[in-house]
Amino acid sequence: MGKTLYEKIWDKHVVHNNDDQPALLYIDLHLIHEVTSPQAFSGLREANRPVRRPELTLATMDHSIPTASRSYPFRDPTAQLQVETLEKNCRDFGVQLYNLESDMQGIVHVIAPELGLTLPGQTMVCGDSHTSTHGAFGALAFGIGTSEVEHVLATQCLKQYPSKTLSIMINGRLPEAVTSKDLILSIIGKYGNDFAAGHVIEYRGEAIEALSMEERMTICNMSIEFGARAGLIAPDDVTFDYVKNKPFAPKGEKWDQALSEWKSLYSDEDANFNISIEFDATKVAPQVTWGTNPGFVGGIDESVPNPDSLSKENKKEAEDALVYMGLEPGTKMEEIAVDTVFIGSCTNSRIEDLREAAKIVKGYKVFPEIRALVVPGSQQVKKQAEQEGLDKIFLEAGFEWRNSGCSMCLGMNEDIVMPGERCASTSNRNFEGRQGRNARTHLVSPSMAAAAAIKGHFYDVRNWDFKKEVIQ
Ligand SMILES: CC(C)[C@H](C(=O)O)[C@@H](O)C(=O)O
Ligand code: SF4
Repeated sequence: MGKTLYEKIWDKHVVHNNDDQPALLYIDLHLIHEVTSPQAFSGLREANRPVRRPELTLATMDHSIPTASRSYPFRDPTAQLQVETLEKNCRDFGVQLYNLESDMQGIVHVIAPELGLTLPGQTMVCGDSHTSTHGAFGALAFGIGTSEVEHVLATQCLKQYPSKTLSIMINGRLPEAVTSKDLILSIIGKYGNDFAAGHVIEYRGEAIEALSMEERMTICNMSIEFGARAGLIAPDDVTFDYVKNKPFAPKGEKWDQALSEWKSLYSDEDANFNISIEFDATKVAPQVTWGTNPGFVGGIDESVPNPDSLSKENKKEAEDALVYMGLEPGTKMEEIAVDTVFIGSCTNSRIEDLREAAKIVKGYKVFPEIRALVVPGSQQVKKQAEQEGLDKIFLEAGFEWRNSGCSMCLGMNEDIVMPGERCASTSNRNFEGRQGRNARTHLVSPSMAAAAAIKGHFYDVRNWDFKKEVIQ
């Protein structure tokens, strides 16, 4: 019988198979950041162990750093301590760190692909759930806990049970102005936010093949919000073109060799998945979440649902969600006004995301009183955007233009949403308090977030007037 893409990568990386015990899996690339690494390094110190393969380990700082001024000391002493600790650990253990002085710094899941470190067929881990992002390249990439971070630092291996597999065949193409963010949100909306628990997803079909790498990363990123362990997309010419000539990608003969290996990375026709589902891309509308999990989502042309219309298991949670969100059933999505707009995070802060948002914003002004932030995913993205003049479009409209970091995606740094405020956010999580205490998060695509910043409320980007001149 044939193998799935997941099984092919798994089999190539198993160092040791133990009956009834987790297998030992070799890890090709270990990414680390300031939040989940300190205890892991302390463990190594106590046991007097070195990092086994420092050259396969890469660190960046992203979660707790400020994105406005980067000068030390930070206002938040805990953030300052985390960053100093990472600096020391990387120095002591010989690990490459992209710190705030480096123009390679950025959100961990944005920098590895842009540097050409994320490669098809690899195993990758990070003490961070959204490591699934890298699955867009056909890499088996998933988040691990801090004790596992220590294990990988010490051995370059990880104990793992194999996961079940879930194939999502996405037929047809996405309509004009509808993005891959809308696609993944509507899939989660249809099946529920824990449907994929325990599974590694493979996204396939015409809609996926038509997506750019940036768009594919958005989908794999949110596999976690669907409950999955990881998400995968088989590499193809789009992938190879993206990787080629990236700084750390294989070059010359090594490239040719890698390419011929990568071309075997797909699920065989007769491979068996534990679950297979199909999804129609042609009917997807721009999405807005209205609740406190990503599955509580609907089209911009819909209204906030009545919890009574939902399944029994969702009813209570939806009722609570509407109280927290300050929303009434029946309110049209387009009537929901926002206070804050955040364009950023490892879901949607890459150059294409910023281009999409800038297209909407061009020639307009941010609606009065709205606080709107654009936070590029990396300093490289920032530089590229500035070369293209996107920063000017945002700044002239009244957006803040920041340095890279996780920023308002999570309430762990200076960029937080105020209590009771409503935020249109391009990030991936909307649970209670995610962006700050009592903050209300609505997950949307970059163009939808940009449109909300201009209009002051959610607005259907399919009807956007791109030509209109500046609104006073
Ligand atoms: C801080 C980190 C452990 C966390 C994660 O693993 O996802 C963060 O990145 C998040 O998005 O909530
Ligand atoms: S941007 Fe958000 S989701 Fe991504 S790693 Fe940072 S905190 Fe986690």
